[in-house]
Amino acid sequence: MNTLTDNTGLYTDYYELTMAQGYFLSGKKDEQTVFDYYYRTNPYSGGYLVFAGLQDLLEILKNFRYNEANIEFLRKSGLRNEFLDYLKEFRFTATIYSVKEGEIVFPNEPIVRVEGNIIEAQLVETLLLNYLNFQSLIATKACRIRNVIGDKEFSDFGLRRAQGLGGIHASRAAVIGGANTTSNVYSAFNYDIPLTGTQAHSWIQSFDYELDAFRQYANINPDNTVLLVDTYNTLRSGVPNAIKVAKELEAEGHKMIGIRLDSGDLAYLSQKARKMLNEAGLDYVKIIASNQLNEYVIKSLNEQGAQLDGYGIGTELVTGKDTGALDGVYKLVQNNGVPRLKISENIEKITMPGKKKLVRYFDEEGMFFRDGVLLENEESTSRLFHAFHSHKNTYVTNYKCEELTHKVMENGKVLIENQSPTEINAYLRKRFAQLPDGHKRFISPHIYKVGFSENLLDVRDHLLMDIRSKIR
Ligand SMILES: Nc1ncnc2c1ncn2[C@@H]1O[C@H](COP(=O)(O)OP(=O)(O)OP(=O)(O)O)[C@@H](O)[C@H]1O
Ligand SMILES: O=P(O)(O)OC[C@H]1O[C@H](OP(=O)(O)OP(=O)(O)O)[C@H](O)[C@@H]1O
Ligand SMILES: O=C(O)c1cccnc1
Repeated sequence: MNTLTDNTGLYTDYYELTMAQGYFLSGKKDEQTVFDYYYRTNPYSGGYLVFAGLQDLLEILKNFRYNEANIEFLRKSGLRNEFLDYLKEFRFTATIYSVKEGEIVFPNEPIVRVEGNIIEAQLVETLLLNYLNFQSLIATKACRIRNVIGDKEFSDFGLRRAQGLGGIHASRAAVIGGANTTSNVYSAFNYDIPLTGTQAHSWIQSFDYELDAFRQYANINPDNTVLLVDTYNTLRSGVPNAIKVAKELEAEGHKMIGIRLDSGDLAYLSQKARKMLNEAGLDYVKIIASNQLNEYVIKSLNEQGAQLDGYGIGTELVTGKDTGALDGVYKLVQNNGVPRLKISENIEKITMPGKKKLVRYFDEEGMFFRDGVLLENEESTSRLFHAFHSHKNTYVTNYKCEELTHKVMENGKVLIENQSPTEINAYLRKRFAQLPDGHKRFISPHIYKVGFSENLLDVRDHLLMDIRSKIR
C-alpha cells in the first residue's frame, strides 16, 4: 500500500514539467527514451547498498495523474493550455526493469531502467529518486545494524525523530533492512509490519511510586509487559521493582517479557540487571536497550559482554546518520534508439550509454564474485573491464551468472507481487549471506568490483570520440 494518494502528478520538481512541456511543444512527445537509476557512493562509508522503495514507487506510478485542481494550479504557474490538455489525459505507461527490492547492489551499476516516451520518463525523475534514494539509505542502515545484532530482536523506534513524514517510509525501509518490528502504528497498518511497544518515563512519573506504575502496567498488559527501569535509579529501584512485579505476574500464571534500559552504561547495567534477574529465578526476562544506539555502539556493547536480548533504535536508524542522503541519480542513456552520453570533468561521472542489463557472477561457493554491466542484447561476455582502465579486467566464463534486472511494470500495470517488508527482508537475508564478509566491514570495506563488457565500452568510447570531435 502507498501513503501518497492525492496530487500524485505534483510530486515532482517544476523543471520536470517545463521540460515535459518543452518536449511536447517541440514535437518530441513520442520519442522513445531510456533512463537509468544508479548511485555513485556507498552510504556510511560502507561496502554495499540495500535497494528499497520499489513497491511504493510502482504503486504511486500506477496512479500518477493530474486532477482538475492540479491542472488549474499548473495553468496559474505558467504552463500552456495545449500541454495542460495533454496532461489531463496523462497516464504513466512506461516499462520499468529493476533489480528486486531487498537486493544488495553496488555503485555505478544500473539498478532500475525506465523505457517510455520522453515525457513520462522525464516527469517521474524526482519521484523515483525521492522514493528509492531514501528507502535504500534507511534499509542499508538497518542492515548494518542487523549485521551486529545477530538473531536478537530489533525494533524501529524512530518516528518521533524522523524527518517529518519521511518517518512513514523509514519504518518500512527499516524492516526491509532488518528490524523485526516498529513502534510506528501508521506504518504498521499501512505496510503490514508487526507492532511493538513498552512505555515512556511519563507513565512512571504519573504515579507516586515506581512500583505502582509497574504493577498497574502489568495488570493491564499481563502478557505484554516490558518495564522501563531507569526513571529514578536503575539498579536500586527500577530492577528490584521490576523483579517484584515479575514475581507477582508469575504467581498469576504470566511471564513478564522484559525490562528496558534507556540511559547510563548499558554494558554495566545489563550485566548487573541480568545477575539480579537470574538470582530471582527470572532468567526468561529479557533485557532490552535503547538510547541513541547505532551499529558502532552495539558492536562495542557486544565486545564488552553486554547482556542484552533486544534493542529499540530510533534517531540514528531513521535519519540515516551520518550519511544524510543517498546520491542516486537518474540519467538519460538512450533517445529514439540512439545511445546518449553525459560528459563530465570528473571522469568517474561520465555516464554509461545505451540499454544495458545487470548480471551477477557467483563463485563455486555461491558467494558474489563480480557484477557485470552488458549491453541489453548481449547474451553473455567472457571478460569484464574496469570502466576506464582496460588493463584491469577479469574473465568470468567459468562463473555461474544470474540476471538481476527484471520487468516490473508495463502499460500502467505492476507485474510483481506485493510483499510485506518482512518478506522482502527474507530475500535480503539470503543475499546478505552470499556477500563476502570483507564488504561488510565498517572500516575500509573491501570494494566490490563492477565490470563492463567490451561491447558496451566500445559504444561509450565511440560516442565520446564523436562528441569530442563535434566540440573541436
Ligand atoms: N557501555 C557502553 N559502551 C559504549 N557506548 C555506550 C555504553 N553505554 C551507553 N552507551 C551509549 O553512550 C551514549 C550515552 O549518551 P548520553 O550520555 O546522552 O546518555 P545517558 O548517560 O544515558 O544520559 P541520558 O540520561 O540523558 O539519556 C548513548 O549513545 C548510548 O547508547
Ligand atoms: O534514542 P533513540 O535511538 O532515538 O530511540 C528512541 C528514544 O525515544 C524515547 O526517548 P524519549 O526521550 O523521546 O522518550 P521517553 O520518555 O519514552 O524515554 C526512547 O526512550 C528512546 O530513548
Ligand atoms: O515503545 C517504546 O518503548 C518506544 C517507542 C518509541 C520511542 N521510544 C520508545
